[in-house]
Amino acid sequence: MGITDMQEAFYYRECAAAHENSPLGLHYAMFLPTINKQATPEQKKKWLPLAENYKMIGTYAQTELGHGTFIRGLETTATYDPKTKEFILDSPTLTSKKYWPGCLGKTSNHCVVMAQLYTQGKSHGPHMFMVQIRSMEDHSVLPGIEVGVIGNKFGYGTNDNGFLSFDKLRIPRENMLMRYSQVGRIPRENMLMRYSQVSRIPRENMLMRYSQVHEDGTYVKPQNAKLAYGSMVLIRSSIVSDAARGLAQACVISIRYSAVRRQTEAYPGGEEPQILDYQTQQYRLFPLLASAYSLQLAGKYVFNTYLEVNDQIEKGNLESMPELHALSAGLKAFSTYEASAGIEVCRICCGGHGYSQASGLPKIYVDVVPGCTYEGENTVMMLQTARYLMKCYSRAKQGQKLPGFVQYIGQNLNKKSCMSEEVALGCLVMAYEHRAARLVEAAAMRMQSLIQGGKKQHEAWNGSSVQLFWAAKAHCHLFCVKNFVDAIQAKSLSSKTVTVMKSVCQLYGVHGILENLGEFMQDGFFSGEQVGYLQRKMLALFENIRPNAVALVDAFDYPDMVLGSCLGRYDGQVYQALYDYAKSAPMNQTEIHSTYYKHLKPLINPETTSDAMQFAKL
Ligand SMILES: CCCCCCCCCC/C=C\CCCCCCCC(=O)SCCNC(=O)CCNC(=O)[C@H](O)C(C)(C)COP(=O)(O)OP(=O)(O)OC[C@H]1O[C@@H](n2cnc3c(N)ncnc32)[C@H](O)[C@@H]1OP(=O)(O)O
Ligand SMILES: Cc1cc2nc3c(=O)[nH]c(=O)nc-3n(C[C@H](O)[C@H](O)[C@H](O)COP(=O)(O)OP(=O)(O)OC[C@H]3O[C@@H](n4cnc5c(N)ncnc54)[C@H](O)[C@@H]3O)c2cc1C
Repeated sequence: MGITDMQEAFYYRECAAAHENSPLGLHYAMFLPTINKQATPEQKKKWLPLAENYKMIGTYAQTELGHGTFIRGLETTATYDPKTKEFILDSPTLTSKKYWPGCLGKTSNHCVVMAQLYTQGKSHGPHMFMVQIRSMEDHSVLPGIEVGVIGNKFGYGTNDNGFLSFDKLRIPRENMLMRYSQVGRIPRENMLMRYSQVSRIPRENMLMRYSQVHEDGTYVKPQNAKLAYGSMVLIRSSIVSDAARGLAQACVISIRYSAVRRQTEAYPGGEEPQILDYQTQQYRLFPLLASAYSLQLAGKYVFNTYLEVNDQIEKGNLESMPELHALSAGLKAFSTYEASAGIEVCRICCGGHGYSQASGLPKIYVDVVPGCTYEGENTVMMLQTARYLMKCYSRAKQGQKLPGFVQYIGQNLNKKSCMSEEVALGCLVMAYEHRAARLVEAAAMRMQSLIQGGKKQHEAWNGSSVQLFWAAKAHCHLFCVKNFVDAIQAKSLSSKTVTVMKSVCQLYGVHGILENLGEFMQDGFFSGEQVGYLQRKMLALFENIRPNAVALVDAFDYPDMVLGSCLGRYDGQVYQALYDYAKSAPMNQTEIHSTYYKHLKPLINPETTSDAMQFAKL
């Protein structure tokens, strides 16, 4: 392709083969970025040219049969042998076999493996190792390795997710990715090269970060053990836009189709209206359209934040790591939950044709929904965000100033909504801030009361985790609403565009309140009258958005080739496309299917069935 920017290359591949889930997907999405972010300059110099030119094709092998979420519980071991200056990789138990990594079963010849590092008889936790698993000559599996595919899945059919295990496989010491932690002496030139790369960090950071070691395998601790989790943070920050893309494409298909499809006479003898004119169809689809816009903006924000914070991390400043982790983990969960549920609603809104692969919707769904699981199971990710919110809450209670987006935490909750008939954007943001602040405080109070009642920290955590989940979800929802409002208010859009986009933004906020009314009304923040304002505003916004609905999905500018849908075609020729799709079905290539002779004919015309068939019946 010749495209150097990885995100652009990702978008190009998404256009060239949308939702095909390339067997090289993990090579691009995780293998290359892990070398880029976790390897030393020396290791990058050796591996990157090979990997970028497909002389190494790899994946990211972390999850095991017995562990995916709990990385510190992974069982694969990498034990340092100072005599030979090698690591011995081993899968000591059945549950330690790597299981799920994409492109592992048949495609990859290398992988970066997350294994528990042991040196001098001590465990130092999960670290990454570069491992060759197949011959570069004939792709045969190398000795000491077992690898294969895991079999059929819910979707992802074009990705050979695989299993992998090691039987005391020896790899050179240089194969541990040592940018942030090392075993065995660091060559002087590496120190200088790294110094030149991070020349602006103070000397003491260099010592703290790159202190010398002995060749006997003494371990050098990283500045922060979670630096090894960096590739996951990158992908989580990318998944938000990926989820938004899937939801936007589903909205394009279902709203265009709803403008073409006519069904049921509006009154006796009247013409059949476009189904997009049914208020219930608008109620299901227009908030999803608004959500697609909101998640696209959120995806841009979180990825740009990732790039900025990662820049700081590479200069040795890890200050913003916790905030980036909380933001990327929470938004990854929130966006994939919202997009998966939304794509399914779009499919259902297309009736029977939505259930056909011809609609393009099932393919989008099975491509987006695993995002609720991979790169951090969503509930676990929300609880990681909640962990950060609890820390912010206690800092706020101690009078400390909170960073950027969490300043709403700890605010005075003894107030009422300013909501009026107009439903101002500012009142919407205030409502979401109040809800999130209240749920954060409720979760913190719950934990405090359990601890005061004698529960241990981990018992209080588990005993509060539903409320912690609610608080994290409300935090992410607030982020998306506020980010959308800020974009509308900051954008120098033309007055017509602002008017339309303001309605879309308002609908996102209003619908979110009405769908979670209990959380907004529990403390009397909203009066019943104000809820009435919101309900009337939502219905008015449907009418307001209806004339621009098709233009709003056209604006996503996805070509028919990417949508892969008979229902969402730009030219609206749905029925001809469906008929052509049916005619091209492989089973229609012969008038009578071969199974007729074997299975039907003996039933229908037993007397004329050939002797062989009679014999077959015996
Ligand atoms: C520029 C390049 C562009 C490239 C573009 C590519 C485009 C890609 C598009 C993406 C779309 C589709 C492709 C998808 C392909 C991916 C396929 C799937 C791949 C995988 O699934 S890989 C495996 C993923 N597995 C996981 O995510 C496991 C999840 N589990 C964890 O992360 C951890 O176990 C944990 C749940 C976070 C718990 O970790 P741990 O037990 O170690 O930590 P504690 O809970 O005890 O917390 C301690 C402390 O550490 C903080 N912390 C935890 N994680 C991080 C982190 N990542 N960063 C910073 N800080 C972290 C935590 O907050 C605690 O801090 P505290 O003590 O509270 O101060
Ligand atoms: C399509 C697909 C592609 C994948 N690709 C890769 C890949 O390329 N490389 C790779 O290494 N892995 C990959 N994975 C694996 C993926 O990363 C894991 O499945 C994911 O991290 C979840 O871990 P798990 O399967 O162990 O689920 P579990 O953690 O066992 O989750 C099961 C349930 O337990 C709950 N749970 C677990 N821990 C907690 C907790 N602490 N608190 C509350 N509830 C909890 C979860 O919420 C969930 O409901 C892929 C998975 C899929 C589906």
